[in-house]
Amino acid sequence: MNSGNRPGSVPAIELRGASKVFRTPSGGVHTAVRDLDLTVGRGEFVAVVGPTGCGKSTTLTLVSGLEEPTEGEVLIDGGPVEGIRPEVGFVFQQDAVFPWRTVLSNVAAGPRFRGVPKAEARARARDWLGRVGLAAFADRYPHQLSGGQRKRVALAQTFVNDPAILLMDEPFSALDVQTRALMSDELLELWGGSRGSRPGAQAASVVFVTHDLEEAIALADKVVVMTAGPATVKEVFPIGLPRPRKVESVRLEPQFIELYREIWACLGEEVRITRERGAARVA
Ligand SMILES: Nc1ncnc2c1ncn2[C@@H]1O[C@H](COP(=O)(O)OP(=O)(O)OP(=O)(O)O)[C@@H](O)[C@H]1O
Repeated sequence: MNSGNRPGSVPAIELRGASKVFRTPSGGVHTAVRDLDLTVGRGEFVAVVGPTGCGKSTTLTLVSGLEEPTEGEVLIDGGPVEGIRPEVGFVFQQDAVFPWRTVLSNVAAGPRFRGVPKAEARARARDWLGRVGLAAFADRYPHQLSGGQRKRVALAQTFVNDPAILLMDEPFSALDVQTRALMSDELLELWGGSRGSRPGAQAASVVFVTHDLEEAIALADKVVVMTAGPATVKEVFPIGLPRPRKVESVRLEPQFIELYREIWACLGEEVRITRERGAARVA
């Protein structure tokens, strides 16, 4: 699946020495991300883990084009990111649905905004609703769905636009444990089949932010561990587990357990630093 970074090939996403400094309401400055180097190969699935508040979402915001780096470079396909690009898809923790529209209309909305004629947009939406197991729910409204079903709508809404790049910020964290495992499997299947109609078709290049190290290892080709804030890359762990994977069985494999132990040793230290800082602030 993953072509990684073949010599001479341009990575899908690259951050070079990227820093982001925010002005705070009290007139001070806050460095959320500092001197960050990160490469995502074409068709590669990268999971980013780090302590709470370290700057993971800010990193995604830089890649999305919603924010510009204060220093350094953020490149997509070798060119600087300037604003939001149509080939980038997002899935967040919160649902991004129009509550007054049916499920079908919600999924068709992306292609419609991109100028696809109505009949074709609806046909594509039906196809993706079928792939996420919601064909029978096309005429429902979002409030008539369960949390897991709404998340499937979010995936259909994203994949229907055939994204070359997929940015996911804790997309499954609001779900119960079992639904979460199911959704991870479904995501891997959709991603594997997401080659769409793009030229040189390949699976989407994914950056997946999560607090859950098991989820990160089960899904990704590589896991990036961030430091306590301001975020920079502490270490990158390649995940050589064979694909296709099923999250509930892969996590029982000895190789998985060894990776978990190794990555947790690296991440746990940053979590401890973050906790101690919090305690020092309270004291
Ligand atoms: N627009 C902003 N203005 C000022 N500070 C900000 C802004 N956005 C984020 N920050 C700060 O930057 C730091 C990093 O935030 P960010 O949301 O990127 O962390 P995170 O790692 O995604 O957190 P979590 O794991 O809790 O979701 C935090 O201290 C946050 O308060």
